[in-house]
This record gives sequence, C-alpha cells and structure tokens, in this order.
Amino acid sequence: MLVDKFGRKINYVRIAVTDRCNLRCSYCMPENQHFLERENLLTYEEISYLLNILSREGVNKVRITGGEPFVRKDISFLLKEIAKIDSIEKLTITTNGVLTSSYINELKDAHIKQLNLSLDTLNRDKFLLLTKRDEFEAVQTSFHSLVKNNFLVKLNMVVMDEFNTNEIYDFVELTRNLPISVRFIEEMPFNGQGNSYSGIKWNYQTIVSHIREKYHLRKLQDPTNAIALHYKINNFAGNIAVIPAYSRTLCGTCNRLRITATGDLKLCLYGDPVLNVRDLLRSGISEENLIKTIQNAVLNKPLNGFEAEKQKTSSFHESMSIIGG
Ligand SMILES: Nc1nc2c(ncn2[C@@H]2O[C@H](COP(=O)(O)OP(=O)(O)OP(=O)(O)O)[C@@H](O)[C@H]2O)c(=O)[nH]1
Ligand SMILES: C[S@@+](CC[C@H](N)C(=O)[O-])C[C@H]1O[C@@H](n2cnc3c(N)ncnc32)[C@H](O)[C@@H]1O
Ligand code: SF4
Ligand code: SF4
Repeated sequence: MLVDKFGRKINYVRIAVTDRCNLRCSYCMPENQHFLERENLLTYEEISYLLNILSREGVNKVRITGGEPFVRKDISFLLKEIAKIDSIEKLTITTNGVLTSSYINELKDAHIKQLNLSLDTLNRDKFLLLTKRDEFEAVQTSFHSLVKNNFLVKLNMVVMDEFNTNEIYDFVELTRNLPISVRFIEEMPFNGQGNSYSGIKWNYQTIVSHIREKYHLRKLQDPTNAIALHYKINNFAGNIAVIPAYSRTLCGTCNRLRITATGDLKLCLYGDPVLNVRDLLRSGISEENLIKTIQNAVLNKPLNGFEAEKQKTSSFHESMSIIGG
C-alpha cells in the first residue's frame, strides 16, 4: 500500500506521456516551447512496468495526460497494455480533443469509459487566439463524437478573467441537455514563462456566485478524494463542478501521485520532484527496491503543498504540459 504520513491512501496516478502538444494554450505554454527529445521520455514498456508495480501497491486509477496524449505515436498500444492490468479499475485520459475523434474504437478497446476534454471557449476566433491553432472544429467533432458514443465526458474550462468569463453561462447551458459534467477551473501559475503571478480574480467562490446569479445550484455530495465541488441544476441532464485548483481547499483528501513526461515523481502538483523513476529504472534497480523507494518517498507527501507557493509574489513555473495538469 502507498500511504503517506497523514494516512492518505495514494491510489490515483496521473502520468504525462509526452510534453508535446498540437495547441499552445497561453496559460500552459509559450508559442516557442522547447520540447523534450524522445529518449528523455519514459518508454511505453517502462510506463507499463511501473503501473504494474504500482497497481500491486493499491493504485487503481490511472489518468493519461501530457502534453497532448494523442500526439504520441502508438498511444493505443499503451492504452491496451494498461487495460490488461486487472487491478486498475479506472483508466482515463485528459485530452484537448484535436485528434480524439479518430480514436473512438481504440478507446473502447481499452475499456475507457470516461474522458476529460479541455475546451475554454465556444467561439472559434477566441479558440484560435488562445491556442494559436485553428482546431476549434476538430475539438467540437471529438466532443460530440464522445458524447454520442456514450463516453462520460467532463469538459474542463479554465476560467480566465476578461477572456472567457462572459461564456460561463454558455458552458452551464451545455449541461441542460447533455449528460456531461462541465468543470470550471481556477487558473494556476504554470504557463512555462517567467512572468510574475499575483493571484487570480476569479476564484471558485466568485465563479459559484456568478453562476448563482442566474441559476439555482444544488450542492451535490462530492465523491471521496474529489478535487472539485459538484453542483446540479434541477432538470438539467448534466452537472457542473468548480475546481479550486489555485485556492486549494480540497488538499486534505488528496490521493494523487504524478509522474511527469521525464519520469519525475511529484507528490503534489505544486511541489518539486522527489525522485526520477526513469533514471531508477534505467539504473537496473530491482522491483523490490523500486517499491521501497517509492513507498518512502510517498510518506512525505505534503498535506498542503501550496504553503510555500503562497508566500511568493513572483516566480518561474514550468509548463503544465510537462507536469500533466
Ligand atoms: N490543485 C490541483 N489541481 C489539480 C489536481 N488534479 C488535477 N488538477 C487540475 O484540475 C483540472 C482538471 O484535471 P483533469 O486532468 O481533468 O483531472 P481530474 O480533475 O483529476 O479528473 P477526475 O479524476 O475526473 O476528477 C486541471 O486544471 C488540473 O491541472 C490536483 O491534485 N491539485
Ligand atoms: C496540461 S493539460 C494536458 C492534457 C491535454 N493536453 C488537455 O489540454 O486536456 C491537462 C489539464 O490541465 C489544464 N491546465 C493547463 N494549464 C493550466 C493552468 N495554468 N491552470 C489551470 N489548468 C491548467 C488544462 O486545461 C487541462 O484540462
Ligand atoms: S493545456 Fe493541454 S492542449 Fe493546451 S497547451 Fe497545454 S498540453 Fe496543450
Ligand atoms: S495541490 Fe497538491 S495536495 Fe492539493 S490536491 Fe493538488 S496535488 Fe493534492
């Protein structure tokens, strides 16, 4: 079992399979982002080996993220390998939707039932402005194709002051007839650039208050270990949620480990890596020692890894594409 010193069971691993992406969302990476060479990435064999080991330590949920997972060659091979691990009950992906519609059959083959799709605006021109790529139609196609094929879709919208706050109600409206979850996310300081960062104007409370001005929100019971606050509007097919990713109100029940594209193990999204599994694997470490090393590292998972961060008014943050979100 992977358990930290606060008794939190770590059963959810988020793994970034690449740092590359076919979009350039400004909150995530600059246009001239420098990407890693292939040899720096964990291979699919290394990822499968690692997840097999972690699954025996109680990990039963895996999220594939990136960068954009579908830009990595033969991603379907990895999905099928992970699907073979019996004790992984939930395998899921976070994707920008540009290429996703071409993978519907492969997703079904890997028994994937749920996908998180990132979409921050419903306006094509604004999409281009934000992502620097004219792929709005492709994302729409994936969105509708996933819903039509009965995947459980969570739509992630990063709330950005003066960019898409005027679309919050339009996103809420999507849940009127579609059985999806729309999640409003506080923007975090991970844009891969050195600009100063002094907090956010639209935190989860502001977002909820804004929605309440127009809709009657009923609070739902949040699933165990959720990092989102869930709400329902009567008679709407879907639901909505708000992720206090920057305010960090839900860290106490955090059950996550992150493995970045280069194999760094992160105990918290905001923390520094504590070890590098790629280097350990390539050094020929035994399975037993690898497990012990990870177990010892996990013990030190911070209760709230953001404390040091709060003291800073300006700092450099790597791109979210390396961490995986
Ligand atoms: N602060 C914080 N933000 C997170 C954490 N996990 C995910 N996020 C952010 O939440 C947003 C949605 O992330 P997703 O990749 O869709 O994953 P998820 O929220 O874990 O998905 P579910 O397991 O379906 O709830 C992204 O902006 C992530 O960066 C976390 O542990 N802490
Ligand atoms: C880094 S992306 C990787 C997966 C895929 N490329 C995508 O965009 O869905 C994972 C999630 O992190 C979110 N994200 C990226 N940068 C963020 C930031 N600065 N603040 C909040 N969320 C962010 C994205 O919106 C996305 O939902
Ligand atoms: S958020 Fe996802 S889609 Fe956007 S640039 Fe980052 S990795 Fe790419
Ligand atoms: S900020 Fe860190 S401790 Fe809090 S939920 Fe995210 S990963 Fe977990």
